[in-house]
Amino acid sequence: MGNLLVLVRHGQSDWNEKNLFTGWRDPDLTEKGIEEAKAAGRALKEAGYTFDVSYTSVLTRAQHTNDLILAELGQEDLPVIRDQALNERDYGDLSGLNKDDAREKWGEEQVHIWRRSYDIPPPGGESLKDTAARVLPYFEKEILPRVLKGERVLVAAHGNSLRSLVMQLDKLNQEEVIALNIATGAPIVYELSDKGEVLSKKILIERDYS
Ligand SMILES: O=C(O)[C@@H](CO)OP(=O)(O)O
Repeated sequence: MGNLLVLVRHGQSDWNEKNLFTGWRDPDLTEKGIEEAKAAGRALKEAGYTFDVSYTSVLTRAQHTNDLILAELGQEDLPVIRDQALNERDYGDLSGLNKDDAREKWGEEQVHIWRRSYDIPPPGGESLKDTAARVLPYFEKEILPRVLKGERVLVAAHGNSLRSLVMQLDKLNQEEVIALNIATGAPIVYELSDKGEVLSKKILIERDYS
């Protein structure tokens, strides 16, 4: 058994349900999102995982998801570290806009480029590359050393902050990352070698991306 790192995107948020660009805005989970987070906790429990520390962002939907997972695991007292470095990509001027309205205004292709390309930022916001430039140094300085010491680490964060991390762990290139989507409330379980290389990866709940 290698070193354990589990990544989970928050459950469905109110703005996911309303189909709005969210970024650094701070909606909470919907009822469905609460159920997804609890199901993620149950799946981890059934698979026999417990944790030594968890990391999350400063946004409510990720913290709430983290709390619900820890409650299912009976680990409410686990140390939780909250840091802005793990926040969702800043969607800039798109924040709060409806994604279908944006497609009508700027076209399907342009909106897809803003949402999934590596280095093209939405107006006034962060590209995935910009997001990676804060997520990866934080991961390497704060999170990975603990994983490599043998601590079992849970990270509850966001679609695009986790895309930047999975891109690095899975060694995806700039073309491959376009097709990478991370589903809500579906734990991604990594086993890492003592050098931080991925030994195995499994996703505990198969859910469609939304
Ligand atoms: O709105 C957002 O902040 C993100 C995640 O919900 O959206 P997208 O999947 O379009 O990057």
